Amino acid sequence: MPHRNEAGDNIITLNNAKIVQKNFMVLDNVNLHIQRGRFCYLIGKTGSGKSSLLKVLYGHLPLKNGTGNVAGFKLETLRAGDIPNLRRKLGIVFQDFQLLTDRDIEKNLKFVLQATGWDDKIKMNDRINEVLSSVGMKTKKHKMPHQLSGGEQQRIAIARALLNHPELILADEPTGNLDPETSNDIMTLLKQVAQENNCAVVMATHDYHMIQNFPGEAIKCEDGVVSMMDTAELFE
Ligand SMILES: Nc1ncnc2c1ncn2[C@@H]1O[C@H](COP(=O)(O)OP(=O)(O)OP(=O)(O)O)[C@@H](O)[C@H]1O
Repeated sequence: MPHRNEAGDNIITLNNAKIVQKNFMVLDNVNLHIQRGRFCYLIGKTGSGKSSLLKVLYGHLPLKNGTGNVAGFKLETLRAGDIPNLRRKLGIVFQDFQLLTDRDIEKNLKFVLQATGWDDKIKMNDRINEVLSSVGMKTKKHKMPHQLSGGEQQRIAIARALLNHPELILADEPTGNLDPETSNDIMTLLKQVAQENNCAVVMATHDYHMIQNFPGEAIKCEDGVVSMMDTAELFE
């Protein structure tokens, strides 16, 4: 059940959280408060815990110790049956796009809508057209994923993330497979759609060029500890 009042204006709250992979402690005593509508990077060296932190936020890893709240869902009491409801409030974007390769773009998007409870064909069609327009991909509706470039596939993945009007987009290295120019396009798009949809974004990245082009605030994972910083500090 959502517990929005306890979370207040925050889309993400973690208090004294422990993030564990198998029996290995990845991050300890995590305290994190991200306000609704904010754009925030997630940075740190390889293996520092960025993906693990994102996995806790989307309910793929359980929260060990402490308390947490994402989009109104309490993480410490999250049950398997709550996870689809939490995911409906989230858009998740991965480095490798994760489109279904055996069907066209329209069917990829329809698959997600049907899996999340939509059944009205006209409404589904309208929503698919809306999200494809918002990422500039309406003309690609009947293409197969392999007929699209990496940047175009990531645009489709962002459109897919928007389908259920998410309050938060979690993006794990969304530009990791793209060239610098395409990365900038994707970043511009992500910021634009987040603003248009009043949606917060947490984006894990290693790409310091992009951070320099689009400065902002960052969650930093280092030596098992999480802290907030301004990305300007990276370039002092
Ligand atoms: N499934 C797993 N089982 C056991 N340990 C894991 C598992 N996944 C990750 N780890 C360990 O947890 C730590 C954090 O990994 P994680 O993938 O969260 O780091 P990351 O910061 O996202 O790294 P990268 O930038 O390389 O993606 C690493 O030491 C990793 O070896």
